[in-house]
Amino acid sequence: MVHQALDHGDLFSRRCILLNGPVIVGAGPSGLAVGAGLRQQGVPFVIVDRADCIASLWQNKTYDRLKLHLPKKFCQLPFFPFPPNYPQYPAKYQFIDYLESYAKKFEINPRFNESVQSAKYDESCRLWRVRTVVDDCEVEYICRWLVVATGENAEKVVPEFAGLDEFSGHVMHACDYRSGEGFQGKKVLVVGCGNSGMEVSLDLCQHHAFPSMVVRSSVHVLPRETSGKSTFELASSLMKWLPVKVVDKILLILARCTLGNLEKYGIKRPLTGPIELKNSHGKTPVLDIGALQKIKSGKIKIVPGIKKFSSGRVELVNGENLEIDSVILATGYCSNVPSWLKENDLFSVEGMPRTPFPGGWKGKSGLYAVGFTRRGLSGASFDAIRVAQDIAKIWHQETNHYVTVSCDRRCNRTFHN
Ligand SMILES: Cc1cc2nc3c(=O)[nH]c(=O)nc-3n(C[C@H](O)[C@H](O)[C@H](O)COP(=O)(O)OP(=O)(O)OC[C@H]3O[C@@H](n4cnc5c(N)ncnc54)[C@H](O)[C@@H]3O)c2cc1C
Ligand SMILES: NC(=O)C1=CN([C@@H]2O[C@H](COP(=O)(O)OP(=O)(O)OC[C@H]3O[C@@H](n4cnc5c(N)ncnc54)[C@H](OP(=O)(O)O)[C@@H]3O)[C@@H](O)[C@H]2O)C=CC1
Ligand SMILES: O=C(O)C(=O)Cc1c[nH]c2ccccc12
Repeated sequence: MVHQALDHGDLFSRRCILLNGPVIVGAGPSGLAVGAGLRQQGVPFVIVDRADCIASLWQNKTYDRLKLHLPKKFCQLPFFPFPPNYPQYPAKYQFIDYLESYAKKFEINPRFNESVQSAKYDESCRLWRVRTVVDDCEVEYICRWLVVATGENAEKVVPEFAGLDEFSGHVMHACDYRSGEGFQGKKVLVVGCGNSGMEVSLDLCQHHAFPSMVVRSSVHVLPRETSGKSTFELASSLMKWLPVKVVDKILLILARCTLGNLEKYGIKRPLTGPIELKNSHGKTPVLDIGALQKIKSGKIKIVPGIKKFSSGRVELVNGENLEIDSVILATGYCSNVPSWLKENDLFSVEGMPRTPFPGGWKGKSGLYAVGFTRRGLSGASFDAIRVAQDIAKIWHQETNHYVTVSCDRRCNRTFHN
């Protein structure tokens, strides 16, 4: 049940909404999965998203050729499998279609274009105050539970580079790259060699551009599959029986046998193994879908770190100068939680849970985190099931005693002092 009061007196109207259920921030896969769990258990909720659609990371910030790089069984959300005719690695549009059906099936209707500005626990009334802005209107939700589902990839990382202001060509982040169309014949510097850098470079090759990819430190490259079997699936099976260090050793032997020694192409491996590094630092190994072959054939040139840019060129740390037309920053993403959540118990200053997986999903005072496990969509589903169950349990215990209070400007003042 929702009680709300509208104030038309100010330049910006202000609404105060008291909820008999949680606010979920973010309508990506994590927020939708929590919504589904709550819907099944009859708990009312509100989902807000700053974007104008569900799964905005997938709809608005990814390139056309993107496919899920883990097999579909690791990427489906709880209670609703992918359609049986989906391929092993669904394309982005198929994943988006699936998420749209998911939202429809569980009657999830997020409030779009509504960005959360701040969320703070009010000790005096023991409720969360979640402030959002939608159009010219400020809204304050007052609720018992707050679910953070804004993702590990909420904001693009744009590092500073000396001289980049003087660079005359086009500079974009990988989140704004759609395809290599328009880059034909161009010399493009791709900064970063994670999955984005690799796949953007591959796409540029396929559109007859000339990419150089910056590898400033090291990266694990694994085959996406060996003998028709997914490397990720193999790793997941082995993890049930063996310690992570042993699984990593097996993966590295496998990678060496199938891909060869990559050092001669300028690609060093980190000292820590691929799964251990993913779990501890969130650094995802590259699951190769063809970039490596282009690297081996010289179509993608590997270059070391950047020293500085100047008009039409880049100087690298080894002193080499490259003429370039464009720069694509495949430099990754980060959480935005610290910018709006006034809390420092569950989340670190980097906006990730302080407690490692499988902890980290539950904080104090009705605060929850979903989708910050560094384990992709399967980690998000794991969290979502727990969070929905936990909230539903308390909601059902307490809801009979819940006293709904009519909320207006007076209640605003009462809560604020
Ligand atoms: C290019 C790319 C490919 C990937 N491929 C895979 C894959 O194949 N398999 C896999 O398991 N994982 C993959 N991932 C990891 C990815 O994090 C998950 O797929 C998934 O999108 C995580 O879902 P989420 O809901 O936690 O976060 P997101 O999908 O990022 O959704 C978060 C939502 O929160 C909203 N939001 C953020 N801040 C605010 C705010 N202040 N107020 C209101 N709304 C806000 C955003 O608009 C967004 O819609 C990929 C990531 C990227 C970047
Ligand atoms: N098909 C799929 O499913 C895809 C999945 N993804 C996922 O999206 C997430 C984000 O991936 P991605 O966008 O590749 O980001 P990542 O964080 O994985 O990689 C960022 C890259 O940028 C480099 N970098 C950062 N700053 C600088 C700098 N100043 N100079 C030079 N290099 C720099 C990093 O190098 P260093 O390591 O030295 O810091 C690293 O190589 C990952 O989880 C990934 O798996 C992405 C694309 C496709
Ligand atoms: O693509 C991503 O960002 C993911 O998080 C998926 C993922 C989770 N665990 C992994 C281990 C190896 C490669 C990808 C992943």
